Amino acid sequence: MAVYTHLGAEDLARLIAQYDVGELVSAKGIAEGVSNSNWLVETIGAEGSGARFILTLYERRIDYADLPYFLDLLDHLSAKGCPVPRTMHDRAGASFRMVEGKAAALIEFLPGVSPTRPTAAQAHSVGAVLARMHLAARDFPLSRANAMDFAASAAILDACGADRLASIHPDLPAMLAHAHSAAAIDLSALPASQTHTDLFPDNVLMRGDKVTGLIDFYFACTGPMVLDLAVTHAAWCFDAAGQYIADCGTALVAGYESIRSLEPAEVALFPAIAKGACLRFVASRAEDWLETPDDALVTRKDPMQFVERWRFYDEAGAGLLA
Ligand SMILES: Nc1ncnc2c1ncn2[C@@H]1O[C@H](COP(=O)(O)OP(=O)(O)OP(=O)(O)O)[C@@H](O)[C@H]1O
Ligand SMILES: N[C@@H](CCO)C(=O)O
Repeated sequence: MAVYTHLGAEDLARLIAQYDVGELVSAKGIAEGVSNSNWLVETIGAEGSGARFILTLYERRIDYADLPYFLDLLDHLSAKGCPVPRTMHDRAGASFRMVEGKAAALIEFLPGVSPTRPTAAQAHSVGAVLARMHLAARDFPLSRANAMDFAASAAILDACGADRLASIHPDLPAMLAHAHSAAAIDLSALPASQTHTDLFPDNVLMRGDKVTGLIDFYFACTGPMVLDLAVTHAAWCFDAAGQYIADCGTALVAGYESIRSLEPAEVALFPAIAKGACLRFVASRAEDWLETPDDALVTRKDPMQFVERWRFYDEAGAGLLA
């Protein structure tokens, strides 16, 4: 379920008429995603050519003051040839409009499907596209702080509290101290750019081994590029049983370094940053777990999955990128 707001046919047609994208033909609610309401919109131009778009109504967790950063970043990256969707601007030039009291954006539809069991070749392509994105974003004029940085993860876990964490799993409270250790890592000297920070396979569209789209930039922020690589590594390189897939990990980093070489400081800090990245998902998943009622329609994501990945990086240490 990811259509929280009902928009009638007339509302949709009125909205689409504000853009120079032709006439509304159909709008179908998209089931995937949990944060926002999304529709696949089809239009037809005066000359009979069809076009497809994603209409997103921002429902929660997004501060509207951040929308210019997210949407302008898509346009910046797309203009530089990165596979990200462009934002359609309305006839007045605005990248988002208010509908039913909520912000709405019309975004280019990109082809492709998200891999469920990524291969090494796909991981290589994603690594290369991530590095291209980092280089293309370095002259982006806006910036945004990471609201889910390591200090925020520690604060979220603190707010959950050891007892409630233990109610999810007895091994979770031990992660509190590790989150505070991660928060103490100094990332300030690492090379920075605009980063995605949530590049899970479900946020990448692919055709075979080719990346056709990076989507869902709503955690994007200014920060260390190696953190983005570490998040992607933790999200892509483990199988359903939690086993590390070494050839995916090697391919992801090799793909990244085919475009941008990691600096020695980034290599040295990679295992510690990967552990911090795991704790970011432990924290958000634990918080969601405690806040989501047992009978909710939304499937809760298991924080322990990222505790197990944290343990992998802890054991692998410096050997991982050697
Ligand atoms: N630009 C796009 N082109 C094609 N399909 C897209 C595009 N953007 C989103 N989608 C489709 O819509 C689905 C939901 O999008 P998205 O993941 O951004 O939703 P969300 O509710 O914001 O996400 P989440 O719950 O992951 O935070 C995606 O899984 C994908 O199938
Ligand atoms: N991709 C995240 C959800 C968004 O933060 C997760 O799998 O926990």
